[in-house]
Parts: sequence; structure tokens; C-alpha cells
Amino acid sequence: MDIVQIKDLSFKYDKVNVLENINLDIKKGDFLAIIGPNGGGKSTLLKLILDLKEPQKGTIKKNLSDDSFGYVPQNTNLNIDFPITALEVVLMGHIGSKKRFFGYSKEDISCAMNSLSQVGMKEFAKSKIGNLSGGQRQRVFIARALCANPEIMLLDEPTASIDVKGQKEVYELLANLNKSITIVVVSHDISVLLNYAKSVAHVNKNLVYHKLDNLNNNIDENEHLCEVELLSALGKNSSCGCKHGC
Ligand SMILES: Nc1ncnc2c1ncn2[C@@H]1O[C@H](COP(=O)(O)OP(=O)(O)OP(=O)(O)O)[C@@H](O)[C@H]1O
Repeated sequence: MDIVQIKDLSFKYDKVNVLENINLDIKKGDFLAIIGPNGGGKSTLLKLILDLKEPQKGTIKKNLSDDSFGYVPQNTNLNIDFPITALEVVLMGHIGSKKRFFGYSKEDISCAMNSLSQVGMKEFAKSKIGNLSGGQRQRVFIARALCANPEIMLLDEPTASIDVKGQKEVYELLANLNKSITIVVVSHDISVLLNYAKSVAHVNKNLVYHKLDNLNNNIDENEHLCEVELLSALGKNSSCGCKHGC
């Protein structure tokens, strides 16, 4: 079943076209990697899917209820020096609370602890967010998105500034969540991500979609794999926008 159907979507900021005639169906259970060069339109596409922006042309149809999206934004806008605990960060994402202005209910706290447990961070519930490693902090942000009990989770650059070991841990976690949640990840760290993704969408104003079962898998995550190499492995050509200038 397609849980998101994007048809002939175009979007521009001012007069500059950022996305042009995008067609994409996201299947229930998919683990979709959205890759592409800087400024290619990946974050804009996520925001359109999340209704944070409106398409100027084309349609996005969703076979989901509105509150079943989990979103882990690129910039969490959280000052990590702020003395807030992992549990409090997760509670901030709790949309089920009926006691918003009077603190959180026991149910909210138990749901947040459950989310922390799902991401392997229960014992860090009382740790200050600034004292966690980058990978641990990202797990807490994933736990916050899990509080909405999402059917689909969208993550924008979840492994930026995390070392390869930490990246693998984040993707192992997402692969595990993918047993019940559809996962969409925007990332530049494609060598690690592509060992976990089931499909890939290359976005550079236009979108090219590939299923990944025909890619020779077990990519060595310590080796740099540029988008040209990836797309040529998939039988497509594209100019590389990667930072290595290949
Ligand atoms: N609010 C905005 N107003 C005007 N232009 C914008 C705005 N947001 C993004 N853009 C421009 O739209 C283009 C696409 O941006 P977007 O953030 O979607 O790309 P991206 O593929 O996610 O990039 P990156 O990989 O660098 O995060 C860029 O040229 C960017 O400068």
C-alpha cells in the first residue's frame, strides 16, 4: 500500500524552482533514503510531505491520519547547554498530553520512558542532554518522535556530525523500528545508510527513484561512495554534488 503519493509536484521559493515534476510513492514498510547534492531540494520535499509547506503545483496524498507522522528535523533548535534531561526532551514531543499547561501526566511519563526504552536510552532518562554523545542525543530525538506513535518517521540528516560507529548504531535502531514503521531518511552519509535502506530517491530539482535490491550490497561503510558511483551501480547517470568533488 502507498502511504504517501506524490504526483507532479513542483515548488519554488520566490521565482526559483527548487522541485520540478516530482513523482514518488512511498510504500508502507519502506526504508527510503533521500539523497542528493546540497541545495537539491531534499529538506523542502520533507517539509512538503509534512504539510509544513504547500505545493504550488501537483498533489501529495496521504493514507494516514495527520498525527501519525514522526519528524526528526535537521536542526533540532535545541541549545544543548540548556539544562534539560533526556526525559524532558522526549516529553516535549508528547502530543497526547491533556495536561499541557499543568505538567505531564503519569501516562505521558510512562509513554516517554517507553520511547526511551525503545531506543535503548532508558538508563539515560535523567542525564542532561548536553552530557550525551551525538549518537545518544539523536536517539533521544528519535524517542521524542516515537511519542506520537507514528506510522511513518521522517528524519533529516540524523547522522550529521556523528562518527561511523555512531551512524551504524542510529541506522541499526532505525532498521529495527522499520519492522513496524515506514522510515524516510534524508542524508549525505550514503555509504552507511545504503546498507540499511530498501530504496533510494535522488533529488536534485528532479527525482529519480530506485529500489535497492539490485545494488550490489554490503557497501563498505568506511569507504567513500559518491553519488556518481551509486547511480552508475544502479545503471543511471547523474552529476555528483558530493563534498569530495568526485
Ligand atoms: N525558506 C527559504 N527561502 C528561500 N530559499 C530557500 C528556503 N529554504 C531553502 N531555500 C533554497 O532552496 C534550495 C533547496 O533547499 P533545501 O534545504 O531543500 O535543499 P537540501 O537538498 O535539503 O540541501 P542540504 O543538503 O544542503 O541540506 C536551496 O537553494 C536553498 O537555498
